Amino acid sequence: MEGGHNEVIVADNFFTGTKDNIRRWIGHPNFELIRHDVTNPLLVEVDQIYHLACPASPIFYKYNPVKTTKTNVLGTLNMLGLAKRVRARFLLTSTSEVYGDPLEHPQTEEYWGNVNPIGVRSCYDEGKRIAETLAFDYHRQHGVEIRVARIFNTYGPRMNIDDGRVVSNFIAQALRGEEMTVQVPGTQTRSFCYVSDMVDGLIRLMEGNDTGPINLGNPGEFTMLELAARVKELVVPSASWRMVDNTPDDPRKRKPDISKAKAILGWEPKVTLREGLPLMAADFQERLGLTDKKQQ
Ligand SMILES: O=c1ccn([C@@H]2O[C@H](COP(=O)(O)OP(=O)(O)O[C@H]3OC[C@@H](O)[C@H](O)[C@H]3O)[C@@H](O)[C@H]2O)c(=O)[nH]1
Repeated sequence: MEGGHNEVIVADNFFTGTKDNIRRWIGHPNFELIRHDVTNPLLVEVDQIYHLACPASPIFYKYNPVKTTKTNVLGTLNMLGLAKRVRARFLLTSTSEVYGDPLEHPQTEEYWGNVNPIGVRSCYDEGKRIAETLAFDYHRQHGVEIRVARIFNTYGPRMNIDDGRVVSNFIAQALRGEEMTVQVPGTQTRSFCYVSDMVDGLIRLMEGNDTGPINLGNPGEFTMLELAARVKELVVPSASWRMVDNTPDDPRKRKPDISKAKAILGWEPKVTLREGLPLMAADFQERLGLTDKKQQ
């Protein structure tokens, strides 16, 4: 298998993912797919666990917040229990959302965050915060080898077209000839990381010697109005946008300090937003069965 691993087992309940994304591996002798929900225990023999389970789009994680918390608490307990039992190395994909609506900018790993514990995003923010706590307690109490990544907004081909996050929304809307929905005020910022850079960062973290937490994100920072303008410029020149209501507790700015990732992992994102948007748009266009709007 790619990445030097002899065998890969994927466990997914397909709440937000789809079998189609892993179609090319189904039937490969070193690949196994299990339909499994991490809130239930899983017994397998493995050396490494990439614990990625949990819806990451605000729309999906707010859809069933109690289940989101269960996934982060019970799911992480189950995976850490497995790591302890079989002495596997455990990597948690935590999130920039642990910084909440940050009062420090850019965010370093030392910043403790500004999170609303009772808001509509708390199932995810606080869920990931307790997942980090569990990882570090299993490390201190039971000697489990852990790695914690704090992932910033990530996008790329094969993303669910109706994921609900901003990059996929804007590209899908522009391609469908709909107005892009810029949530007010539009001046809020995010830093968007291309998927292949993220995967590279996660593998380096897993294979390296540092527990983390380590920020993985692209430090290029954009307002949502700038993002809409980029999609118009690079994907569908005739596209337009309208301002719509926002949701509660939307963080006003976000940008990772990646000096730790650079120093410890030798990692730095390579793909700029200007390069990444057209790559994602090409994939969406194909999957939506649309002709190239630029040619029209
Ligand atoms: O249609 C939309 C959707 C979103 N937005 C705005 O775009 C910004 C980004 O929102 P997204 O829904 O993409 O997701 P967020 O960046 O808020 O959260 C994400 O951040 C870090 C990851 O760990 C998670 O995947 C996810 O929670 C927000 O300010 C939101 O108001 C729009 O303007 N229009």
